[in-house]
Amino acid sequence: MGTVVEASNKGANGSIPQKNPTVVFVLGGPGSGKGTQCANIVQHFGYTHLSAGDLLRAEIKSGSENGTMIQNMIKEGKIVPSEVTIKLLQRAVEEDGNDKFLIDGFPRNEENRAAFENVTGIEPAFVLFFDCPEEEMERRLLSRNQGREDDNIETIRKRFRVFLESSLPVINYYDAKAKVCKIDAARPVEEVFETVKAIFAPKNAKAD
Ligand SMILES: Nc1ncnc2c1ncn2[C@@H]1O[C@H](COP(=O)(O)OP(=O)(O)OP(=O)(O)O)[C@@H](O)[C@H]1O
Ligand SMILES: Nc1ccn([C@H]2C[C@H](O)[C@@H](COP(=O)(O)O)O2)c(=O)n1
Ligand SMILES: [Mg+2]
Repeated sequence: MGTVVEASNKGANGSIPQKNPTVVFVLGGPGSGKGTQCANIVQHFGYTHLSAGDLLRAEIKSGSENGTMIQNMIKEGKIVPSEVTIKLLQRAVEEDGNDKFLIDGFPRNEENRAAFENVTGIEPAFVLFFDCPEEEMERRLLSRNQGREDDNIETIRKRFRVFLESSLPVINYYDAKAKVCKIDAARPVEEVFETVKAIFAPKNAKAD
């Protein structure tokens, strides 16, 4: 990504990272199915999946100096400062040889969006928005069983509020630029993926 590529020239695996990778932002409320659908897109269309939430959780586990701050913010359902998340995303892009990325759960607020654009100069090719009613998302999160500290009813309600107040405006921003593909995510996984496939297939030479 932009400046980082010039500074390091080579990715960690020895490949030369793309200066302008294709980026698709994957957005939607907590539990709308972003991660589930990204896994399918990776299989079918050869993207690399980068989940901002997963990168932040890995940072906590790594014992980094930001770990405690990140952990507290996630427990409260709050958004971690952009500078931290963008550094993690940049590093992940650099370390990967691919030229196309699904960035899941980012940008989560206006600060994320503007900072990413300023730092990387990258505009998303398009934005997937998994649209799902809160009751369904709540049901999914409460039965996810992955041991996530934020999958409890108190934090889930905070995450829903942050989504409505801070993340939806970002989706509206891209919608005004005609970049949003809105998908009804309240259907079975396979049905949702049929819609996703119809979006990616014409854009992607590797489609099957
Ligand atoms: N279409 C679907 N129908 C029913 N369950 C689903 C569907 N999609 C995902 N799930 C389940 O719902 C839970 C949440 O899905 P997933 O982790 O993909 O959501 P997410 O949008 O990435 O959530 P978060 O924002 O919390 O990371 C998982 O247990 C997943 O198996
Ligand atoms: N851009 C982001 C993405 C995620 N976070 C924090 C706050 C979220 O509640 C948490 C979990 O994210 P998820 O796995 O649900 O996408 O991670 C953030 O601060 N900034
Ligand atoms: Mg997820």
